[in-house]
Amino acid sequence: MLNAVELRHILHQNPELGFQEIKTTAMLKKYISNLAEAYEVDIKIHTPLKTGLIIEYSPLENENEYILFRADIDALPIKEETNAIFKSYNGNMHACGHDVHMAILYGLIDYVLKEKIQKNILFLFQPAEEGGGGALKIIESGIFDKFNIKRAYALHVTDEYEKGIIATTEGILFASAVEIDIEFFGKKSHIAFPQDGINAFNALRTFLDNVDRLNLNPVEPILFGIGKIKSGDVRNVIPSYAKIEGSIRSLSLEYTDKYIKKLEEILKSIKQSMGINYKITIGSRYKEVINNKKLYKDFIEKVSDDFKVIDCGYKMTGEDFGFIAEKYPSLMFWLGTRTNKRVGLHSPLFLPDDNIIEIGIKAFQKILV
Ligand SMILES: CC(=O)N[C@@H](CCC[C@H](N)C(=O)O)C(=O)O
Repeated sequence: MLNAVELRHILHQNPELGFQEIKTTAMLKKYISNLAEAYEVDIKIHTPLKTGLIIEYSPLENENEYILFRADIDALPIKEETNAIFKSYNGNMHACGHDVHMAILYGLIDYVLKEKIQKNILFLFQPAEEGGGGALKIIESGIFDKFNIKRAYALHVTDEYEKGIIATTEGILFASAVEIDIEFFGKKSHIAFPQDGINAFNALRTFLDNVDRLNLNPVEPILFGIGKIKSGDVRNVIPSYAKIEGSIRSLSLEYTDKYIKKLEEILKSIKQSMGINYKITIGSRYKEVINNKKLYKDFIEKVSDDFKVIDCGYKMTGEDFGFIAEKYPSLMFWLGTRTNKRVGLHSPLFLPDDNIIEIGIKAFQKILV
């Protein structure tokens, strides 16, 4: 039987991108089946999608209420720069701590099966949190409709807080996050004869200047973050193509949609004045994560004796757990991992200590008390 730390090392070394978590799914299946066999406990494993899995543990046959715990399982296309002995060499990285989330959930399963906890529980190992909205795909598969899920929980590690601190809030914890690509199509020309071309990069620049000048309500937070810009091929050719890849964060999808309309107005006017064409592509649309009032209160009561708890308010990070929180009363919390200098989530240096796993398992165990 593998312990949670050993599993974390294997998972960390073999990170896979969203909806490609084939090996990850196979490993989780194998090691969780081993636990069930060793403790002689019945579990059912559901695989409604090609990747990810749901472990059904139903010791109470006469009661149909379930608690759901969720961990995300996908990695990011980031080249790891840590010195870990279990470092990834495949060009992807668990730079958002999903290896730790999986190990914590595995550790919780180990505890539940070993102690034969008398509660019906679903453990969801969910694909594609970083993009693609795996949570929504799981919901749409209809698998949850077979169960009477009464409450759902998830955690996310972060080095924003010191190791062992729990940070959460009542209401909105994570922002809504909408992936947006904007492409500009112009016309190439010699760099010395710009009048013969339509400069797509200039259109992009003008667009961003106008976005900065938008007159928005200052009390309604909105963030248009751009992580990638592409334009031009040759030093002395006017670029005919430019692309922005970004993510829009706000406290509600409705507000983000209104903001996108404003972006479209800007694009239309640039099209008219500069003669470019444009295309907007919307990728995943994550709903904001809203913590249930009652679950929040219960959770604080349960963990306060053993953990330092901070009310952190909302963050502009996105999480597709928001879809689960929309369907069931839910509670998500941050688990601090910082021991030294903060490097931040999605950094090639993000590497929480192994012993955060034990702390995370304990936090989840408290929910089951
Ligand atoms: C916790 C965290 O870092 N979540 C990601 C979620 C990604 C959402 C989507 N890919 C987007 O960028 O809109 C985040 O970036 O906040």
